[in-house]
Amino acid sequence: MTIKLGLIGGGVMGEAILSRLLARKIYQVSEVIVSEPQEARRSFLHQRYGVSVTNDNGQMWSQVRETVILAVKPQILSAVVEEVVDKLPMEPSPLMISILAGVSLKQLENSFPGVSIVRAMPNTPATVGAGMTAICCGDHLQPIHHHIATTIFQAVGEVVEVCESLMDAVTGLSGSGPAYVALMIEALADGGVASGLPRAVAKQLALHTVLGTAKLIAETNIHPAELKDQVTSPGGTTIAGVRELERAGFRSALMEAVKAAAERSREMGVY
Ligand SMILES: NC(=O)C1=CN([C@@H]2O[C@H](COP(=O)(O)OP(=O)(O)OC[C@H]3O[C@@H](n4cnc5c(N)ncnc54)[C@H](O)[C@@H]3O)[C@@H](O)[C@H]2O)C=CC1
Ligand SMILES: O=C(O)[C@@H]1CCC=N1
Repeated sequence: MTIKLGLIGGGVMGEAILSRLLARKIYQVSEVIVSEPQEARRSFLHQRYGVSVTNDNGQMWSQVRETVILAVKPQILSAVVEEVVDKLPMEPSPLMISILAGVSLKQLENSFPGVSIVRAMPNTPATVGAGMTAICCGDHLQPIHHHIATTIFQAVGEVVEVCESLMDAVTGLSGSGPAYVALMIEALADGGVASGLPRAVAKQLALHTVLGTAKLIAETNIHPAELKDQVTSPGGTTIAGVRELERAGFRSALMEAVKAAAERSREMGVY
């Protein structure tokens, strides 16, 4: 069968996207090949998902007929380019989707001359189909390429299209955001334990408070400030907690975290 999808880098994000694309039957197992240098990862991905695997990016590139997803660390980009450069351009060239933080469309287009490119920033909730992905499109993209990229990321969650100048901010917010939320869940659970709750109960309460609040805001479209007002009774418990968060600079810390991550994304593009 024709190989339609090639994945360069079968790590955390590569596997997250791969698993959902197969589960949603966007691609058949026999249509996918993963290129990954770690033997242990190759055999894991082959056994778990049944996909073909290789450690040769050049060989993979020459087999793929539709889409290549680039999911290596940004620092590995130049090594990958060296491995595939003499296979470029293939006619018709497969679409390349890069999920590399910080690496611009211009850098990618210079690295892969003649290849149609989409730059995307997904996040780890993609693993469970609850991802948030922003995409931006390179020059010379055809409608079919746009359709392919949208279909791929809709299979792992929601998709928004932005202009490229916003991709670093996207990376700082939704790309890196799962880590901030995970820290918050952990800290809430710790607070529960400090207040006397058993660890397992504290974790369950923390997790479902975050999950439920996000669901409530998403489904009712209520402004977060209005929800906060609904929870805070005059002279009650919640305003005592909110006051402490404000004293510790909670909201400012989150804003600065997003800005610092966005700035780091910007830096990573310059090398
Ligand atoms: N982890 C996250 O939350 C997110 C990561 N990203 C981006 O996704 C990319 C991958 O990140 P992760 O999956 O977290 O990293 P990872 O380290 O889990 O996966 C990268 C994989 O690439 C493989 N690899 C190394 N050299 C290679 C080569 N020459 N050819 C093919 N594969 C090679 C590694 O063995 C590894 O399995 C990064 O560029 C990152 O910026 C984007 C959004 C979210
Ligand atoms: O930390 C990183 O560089 C990657 C990009 C977005 C999430 N993780």
